[in-house]
Amino acid sequence: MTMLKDPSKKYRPFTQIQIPDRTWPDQIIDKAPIWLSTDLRDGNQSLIEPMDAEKKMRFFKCLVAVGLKEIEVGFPSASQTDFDFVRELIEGGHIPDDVTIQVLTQARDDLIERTFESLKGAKKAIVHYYNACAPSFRKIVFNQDKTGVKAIAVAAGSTIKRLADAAPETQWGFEYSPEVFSSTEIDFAVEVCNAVIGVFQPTPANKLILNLPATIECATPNNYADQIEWFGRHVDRRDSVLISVHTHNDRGTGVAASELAVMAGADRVEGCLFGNGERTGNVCLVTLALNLYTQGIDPELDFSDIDAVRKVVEDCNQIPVHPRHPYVGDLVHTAFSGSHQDAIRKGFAQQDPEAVWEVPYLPIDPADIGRDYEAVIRVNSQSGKGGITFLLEQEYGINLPRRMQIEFSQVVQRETDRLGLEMTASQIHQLLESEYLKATSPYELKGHRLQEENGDSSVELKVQVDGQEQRWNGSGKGPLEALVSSLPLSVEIMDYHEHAIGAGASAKAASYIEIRLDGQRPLHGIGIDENITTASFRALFSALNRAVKQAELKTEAA
Ligand SMILES: CC(=O)SCCNC(=O)CCNC(=O)[C@H](O)C(C)(C)COP(=O)(O)OP(=O)(O)OC[C@H]1O[C@@H](n2cnc3c(N)ncnc32)[C@H](O)[C@@H]1OP(=O)(O)O
Ligand SMILES: CC(C)C(=O)C(=O)O
Ligand SMILES: [Mg+2]
Repeated sequence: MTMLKDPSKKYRPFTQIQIPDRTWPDQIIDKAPIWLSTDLRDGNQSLIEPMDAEKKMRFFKCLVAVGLKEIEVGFPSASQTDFDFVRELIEGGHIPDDVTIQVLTQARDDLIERTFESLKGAKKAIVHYYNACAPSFRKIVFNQDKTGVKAIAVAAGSTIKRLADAAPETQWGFEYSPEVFSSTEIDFAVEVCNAVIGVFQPTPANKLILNLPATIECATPNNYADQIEWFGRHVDRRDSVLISVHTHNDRGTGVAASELAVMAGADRVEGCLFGNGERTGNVCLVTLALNLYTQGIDPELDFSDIDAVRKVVEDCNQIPVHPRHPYVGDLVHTAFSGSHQDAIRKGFAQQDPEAVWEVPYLPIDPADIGRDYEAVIRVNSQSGKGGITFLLEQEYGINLPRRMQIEFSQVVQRETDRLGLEMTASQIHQLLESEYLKATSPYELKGHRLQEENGDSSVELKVQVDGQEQRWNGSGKGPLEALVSSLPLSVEIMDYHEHAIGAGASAKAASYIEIRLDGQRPLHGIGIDENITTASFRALFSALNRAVKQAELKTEAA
């Protein structure tokens, strides 16, 4: 094979249709479309190992629980597994009255007959048939001209109509797909569909579904929307037809294509949960539904326990959901980066549970889809004080004062840089302990006696210094001043905060002190204790020991 000089010349651009008075860009989606899940058909046909009967049933029940009312359950003429599954659904009474099953067949009489056999006794069913209409498929697959390809659609439609008329105990619905619609000349697609309408004679009360697939996504989504709007304007008996869209994701814009198509007049959307399907997948129904939800529109599908749905889908498809998949991925509600964490923490603090959701960087409240807030903030070397503060608040009830947040975040930053790894809330807490709460050298406070009289305090401290116990005494206006006066070093208190951790009998006090030792850079200390005075004394010793260590390091470095 000789290589082209410019390999991109191997491909041709998509031909746009002319529709200068298009109206879809101004439309707003204000209600859910009719949804059809094709997980058990288009999804299933793309799996390395198609589902067995048990998996199909588990998936079917999950789809029913989510609220799908139309479910394509298989291609019964393709395999015994699919045929038997349809029989089991019908004979086992597994189809709720408000759910309609749909099955797919090629436009071939033998396959259509087998399809009808599989549906015997169904209360309701949609028979979906297809044949490709695009130029390359006419030439390559069918070796037929337009007339020939249209005749395939009409002949198969007639067979379907005849077999349905012969089984009036079932309430039939019909769906026709001009496969590869988006690559088909638009006037020819309409011509074929109008011929199919001629066969089924739909009415407003008994509509025909015309499903217009982007079988292989081939252009930007605005082109698909143009095609859908054009089709809706030119198809016969628009009031007796449901326009359905079925997008694949070859260019990565399946969701956008479906949404713009609904703006352009589509009534119905076919897709798969979490975007399984041929090649890059069918459009993801979960994303579409939750996109509506986050616009304040009821999607009429229930993803309030999204992880339970995901588990069923992953087990049945044997394909993991990507950690960045919209709404459901493991990482999609997680912020690692500092400025995001800061905004999220402030957002949570200000969010009123009854008000419109406004937490920055979180397009959905994770709780609405059954997620907790645990994973919302995770800390690594990209994180700042906001995230660290959030985790200590959420997990340990520790509210670091602002200047201390800045100081401690530098400690955490050094550690995450050193490790090159994420730090959990527990690891951050351990670091806080080792850096502040266990800063007991060279001066370890072993006990104190405090006396207070008319606003004057005097204190006697038992302090261990280099293994030797010493007694220090001091007095002043209040316990802290008394303590400072007892110290053998010159210490200035810059800032002080305290708060309770927990409530009731088990509540503790947390104290934070910022000191300056002998004119050095100020440093913080923390003390936690049942007794508020003890907590503040511990905080001062924590700060003092850290400051002494800092001074030693400075001297060594000099
Ligand atoms: C875009 C989509 O997802 S379409 C759905 C695709 N899904 C599947 O194919 C899964 C199930 N399919 C199968 O198991 C098999 O293809 C079967 C059982 C349906 C048919 O198998 P086979 O009879 O062996 O035929 P095969 O699959 O090779 O199809 C090729 C023949 O069908 C014809 N054909 C293909 N699609 C269609 C169609 N929609 N309508 C009519 N004829 C068609 C081809 O022109 C070809 O005919 P030829 O043999 O005269 O050249
Ligand atoms: C059978 C049709 C609807 C299909 O799956 C497609 O064209 O992608
Ligand atoms: Mg498909």
